[in-house]
Amino acid sequence: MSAPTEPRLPLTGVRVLEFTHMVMGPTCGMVLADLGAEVIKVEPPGGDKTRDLPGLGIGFFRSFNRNKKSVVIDIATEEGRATAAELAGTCDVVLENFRPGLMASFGLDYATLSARFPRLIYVTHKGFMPGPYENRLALDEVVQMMGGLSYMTGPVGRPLRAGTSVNDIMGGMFGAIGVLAALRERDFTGRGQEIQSALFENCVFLAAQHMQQYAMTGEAPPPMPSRVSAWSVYDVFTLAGGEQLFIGAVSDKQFLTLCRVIEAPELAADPALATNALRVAVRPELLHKLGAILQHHRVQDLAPRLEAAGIPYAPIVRPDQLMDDPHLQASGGLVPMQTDDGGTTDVVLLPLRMDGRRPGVRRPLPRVGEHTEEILAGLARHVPA
Ligand SMILES: CC(C)(COP(=O)(O)OP(=O)(O)OC[C@H]1O[C@@H](n2cnc3c(N)ncnc32)[C@H](O)[C@@H]1OP(=O)(O)O)[C@@H](O)C(=O)NCCC(=O)NCCSC(=O)C(=O)O
Repeated sequence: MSAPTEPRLPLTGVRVLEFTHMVMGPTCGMVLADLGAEVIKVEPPGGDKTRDLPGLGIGFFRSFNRNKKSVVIDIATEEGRATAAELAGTCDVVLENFRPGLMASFGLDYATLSARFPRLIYVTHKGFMPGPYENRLALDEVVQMMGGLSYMTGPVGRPLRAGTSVNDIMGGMFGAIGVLAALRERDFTGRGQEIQSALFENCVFLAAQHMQQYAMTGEAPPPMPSRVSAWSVYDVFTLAGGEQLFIGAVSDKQFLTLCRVIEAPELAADPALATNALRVAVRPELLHKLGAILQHHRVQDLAPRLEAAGIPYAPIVRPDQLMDDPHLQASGGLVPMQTDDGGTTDVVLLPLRMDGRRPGVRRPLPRVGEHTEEILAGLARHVPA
């Protein structure tokens, strides 16, 4: 709960029970927790396996489970399932992201719980929404391949996944958006509802602009890097010493400004480059000319001049470098959190400011079952005699 001196958070008083692992379900719970909900994560005896993932998964638990409480309930037993169902009855929202059918086999699905607790809002996070693929298991990578994204990320012949689990994270966000809408709706109807969020549908939503491009032109959009950008200058250039810089000059004014900054008056004066449409038509030649000029500029000199002139630009930054990013440090987006082993780590907050404040970290990352006693003792008060 918030310390008494902190302002009230928007979801204070909303109680959430989550049966989740990996990324998608936990993200949904964390968004709600950060916004003030009391989020109770149900873990199996021994804890969520996500706590011990190696490699790329090592940061999952810490990244997506802050501000939650942890209870251990073994839902593989009848007694555990009965306790979990009673606990659900004390909550406004239940979240889950296990394989299709698992929660129904435990009698912890929406149909079963809503018959007892009609005000319950219940979010399922799956690979696919109802339809021909609904029983398939899915990982983020699976739907990036099936959902048009890996093809577009290219290059030709070598589909690549995006650098993070975009569909998992977006799936959790859309789950949370569904919860907010359903809470509002419940104020009027008195009833909860089932929210279904799915990886594949998320990915297709991300690919929608490319599908629309096809619908309007009749041509299949080619993958990066050969795809024709909407803008003529929108690329990564190699500067002096091999350093790379992204430069995007999307308006005619920005193109002329860029020509001035890099001292290329002949490009600014060329009538064949006078509009974005003309420049896009000769993009490869234009990029070649710009590249030949830019290779003589140094990033450290050019970047401040681009900034002063109002040209969007970006160095290519690695995640480890972000830990020291001065903007991130100063804007309060990276804050310390006490970890479940008693240490401290810096975590990234929700990309959201509300009334000038970033929803922050209010409690240490929970140890496995840290709140079992507290929560189940509270449950006894709720269970009718
Ligand atoms: C991701 C999965 C394919 C992972 O499969 P699995 O690891 O085999 O998990 P499953 O969901 O099949 O099963 C979970 C098991 O945990 C057990 N379980 C879970 N909670 C409990 C508790 N509290 N008590 C006892 N047992 C428990 C449950 O009974 C199951 O046991 P058994 O029955 O004995 O097995 C699937 O969970 C899934 O389809 N989820 C929905 C889509 C999703 O979230 N995908 C994103 C994944 S992450 C990702 O994409 C990425 O990182 O990239």
